[in-house]
Amino acid sequence: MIVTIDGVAASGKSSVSSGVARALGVPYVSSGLLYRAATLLAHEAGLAPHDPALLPHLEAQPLRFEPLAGGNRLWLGERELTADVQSAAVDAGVSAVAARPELRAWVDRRLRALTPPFVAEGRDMGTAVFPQAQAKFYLTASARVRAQRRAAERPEAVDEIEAALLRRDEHDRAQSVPAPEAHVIDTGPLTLQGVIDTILAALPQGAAPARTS
Ligand SMILES: Nc1ncnc2c1ncn2[C@@H]1O[C@H](COP(=O)(O)OP(=O)(O)OP(=O)(O)O)[C@@H](O)[C@H]1O
Ligand SMILES: Nc1ccn([C@@H]2O[C@H](COP(=O)(O)O)[C@@H](O)[C@H]2O)c(=O)n1
Repeated sequence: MIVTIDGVAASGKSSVSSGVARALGVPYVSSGLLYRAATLLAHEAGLAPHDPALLPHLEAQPLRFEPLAGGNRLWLGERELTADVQSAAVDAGVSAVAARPELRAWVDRRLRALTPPFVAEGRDMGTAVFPQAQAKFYLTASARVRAQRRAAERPEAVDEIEAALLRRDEHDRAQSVPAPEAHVIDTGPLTLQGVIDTILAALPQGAAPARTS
């Protein structure tokens, strides 16, 4: 079973996917983390996203991706990259990396090599990468709400975060479209648990955990 949870930046994809995955007892897979890893490694090597040397550079790296229900972790050999890829600098550069077809193919190959069941989150999980998924969701919320939530976990001011989110939404627009059959959920008026419960209630028979009441 594959469940896809796509959506705009900071709409709650990782937190919601983790909650749904834990309820189902399966891992969740953050595709954005792989784009973030490519961005960090490109910056550290001084390579622009369009540099033909970038793909061979990425393929030569000992990058390890650990998709678990409680959180996804990234390693470069013994060095953990998980926190390093969640920076404003990576946020600002990641869309240019994600716009390169050869780098999208690099991410997609790694994702399709994973063995289901899992919950996959990102922008194009339900459309391009796992069109065969049994259930598809797409999360939205206003830029203001998303910026306020993010401000609770980052040092930047809300206005600055909101402007950066809007820029990233615009750059990611091409690959961030809900599948026609996706359930679109506005997370603005919902708590995190409310979004998780909405998704669990919409899963097809057999995919959802047994209800106790
Ligand atoms: N429905 C909700 N109610 C309140 N807070 C929420 C809700 N959904 C997510 N959050 C909070 O919003 C913040 C952003 O969520 P999260 O990191 O899961 O989003 P994301 O879509 O994965 O972000 P990104 O696109 O940057 O990877 C987190 O602090 C999370 O706890
Ligand atoms: N399926 C995806 C996932 C992500 N991206 C790009 O990566 C950036 C970071 O993703 P987060 O989920 O961590 O916000 C995102 O802004 C996209 O540029 C993508 O293209 N496709």
